[in-house]
Amino acid sequence: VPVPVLLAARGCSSAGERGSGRRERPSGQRFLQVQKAGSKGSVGLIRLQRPQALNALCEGLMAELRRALDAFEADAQVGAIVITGSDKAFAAGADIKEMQGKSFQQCYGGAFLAGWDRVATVRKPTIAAVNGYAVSVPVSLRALCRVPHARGRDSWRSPPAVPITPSPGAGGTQRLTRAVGKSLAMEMVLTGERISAAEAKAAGLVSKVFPVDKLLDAAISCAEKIASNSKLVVAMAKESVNAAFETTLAEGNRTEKRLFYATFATDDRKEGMTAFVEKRKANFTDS
Ligand SMILES: C[C@@H](CO)C(=O)SCCNC(=O)CCNC(=O)[C@H](O)C(C)(C)COP(=O)(O)OP(=O)(O)OC[C@H]1O[C@@H](n2cnc3c(N)ncnc32)[C@H](O)[C@@H]1OP(=O)(O)O
Repeated sequence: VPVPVLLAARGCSSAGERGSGRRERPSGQRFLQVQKAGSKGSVGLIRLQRPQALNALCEGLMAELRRALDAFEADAQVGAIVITGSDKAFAAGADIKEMQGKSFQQCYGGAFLAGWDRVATVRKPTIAAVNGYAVSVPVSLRALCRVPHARGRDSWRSPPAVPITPSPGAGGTQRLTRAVGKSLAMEMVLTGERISAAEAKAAGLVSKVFPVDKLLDAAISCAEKIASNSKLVVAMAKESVNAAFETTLAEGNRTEKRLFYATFATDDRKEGMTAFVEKRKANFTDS
């Protein structure tokens, strides 16, 4: 049973949000639904919920996202995090209405977008369950999550690069709107060029593609599996994988080796190897 997590809220202002439909939820969030999921509550589940603006990433939403990530990072019960969107959109990119009037001075001087990389700096593995539109920045969000899952074996409408607009076949976005919830063959427009789900996967842009109705369960189940391992060692593994992305091959290998040596200082490394040899399930203590 998902357990609601209480966090403070702060806001953005889109037309619909100034009306009664965009009030703060009892949990304190305006733009997110934050819960623990999985049979042991070991998965932090964050759902972007700003439907009036297709989950455009306004500053208030991003502030809530950072707080949710901070809370899950600090929660010893949580071993992995899933970020997803709502039916129609994962997210439609940065909030254009919020950016429209900004000057260079405000952007640069005010450190606009600062803190958006919190998704990348979370030490716990983060999975993006990408449903619906994912335009521009959300694609980066997805990429930063490192374990992107996408919706639809044949209903892929979760774009994997910058900037992307999904388009179901030749019908364009209007047809996509009407197609929400159905399992249709969909295509992406990637900087003007359409790519299929299979191509996106082949290019390494997503790790797995699922039918619409299976996406979230699959992402939670993957997160649960990750969370069942030693949190300490999983964090080291993530650091090592990130180093492989961000540095040269030699440096990535060095980092991986050092971190591997470091696991020998943990109880969980000993327990894991002993359990393997004894052919039993390991009992990790995160120590
Ligand atoms: C920081 C940089 C990095 O590159 C960025 O992220 S720039 C922003 C990139 N994002 C975009 O360019 C996407 C803009 N949105 C669209 O192109 C379309 O909305 C769509 C995703 C293709 C969906 O089209 P559809 O016709 O289905 O829906 P609407 O356009 O009517 O949108 C519904 C509602 O949401 C508002 N909205 C959508 N995207 C944004 C956004 N990025 N920022 C602010 N608001 C957005 C849209 O204005 C509509 O609201 P309404 O005006 O009706 O109150």
